[in-house]
Amino acid sequence: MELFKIFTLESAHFLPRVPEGHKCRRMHGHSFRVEVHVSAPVDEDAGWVMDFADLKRAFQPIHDQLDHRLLNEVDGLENPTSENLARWIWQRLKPELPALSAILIQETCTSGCVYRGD
Ligand SMILES: Nc1nc2c(c(=O)[nH]1)N=C([C@H](O)[C@H](O)COP(=O)(O)OP(=O)(O)OP(=O)(O)O)CN2
Ligand SMILES: [Zn+2]
Repeated sequence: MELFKIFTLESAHFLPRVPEGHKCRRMHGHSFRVEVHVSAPVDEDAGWVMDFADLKRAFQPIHDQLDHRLLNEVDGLENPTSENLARWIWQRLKPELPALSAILIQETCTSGCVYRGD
């Protein structure tokens, strides 16, 4: 069974490696939508894979590091594309959440990425 919880990050960023004149070279902000997915069997006693509250607890330190921040200033996010953000979150969450199966980042209503580990 796959379980997910959705989080929102209000964060600013700019993309330093896009060509001169590209709109994303300018600092701008997004309400990033982050989906954290875990995949594990349903515990038949509890009737759930895990408590959604435990997912929230695991994500909290990530939220604290990224919410209302300029992502470029965060260690390891100097080039904060959706792809790099997904991998950054995965690397920090996987040790806390071994059942982690996917990180989905939605930057705008129409753009995003899904990372399922390497
Ligand atoms: N592969 C990637 N491409 C782009 C990324 C990214 O992280 N990975 N990021 C951006 C920008 O941050 C931009 O804010 C979002 O891009 P875009 O979808 O082009 O935004 P729009 O709202 O302008 O989209 P429209 O559908 O054209 O209105 C750019 N590319
Ligand atoms: Zn952007």
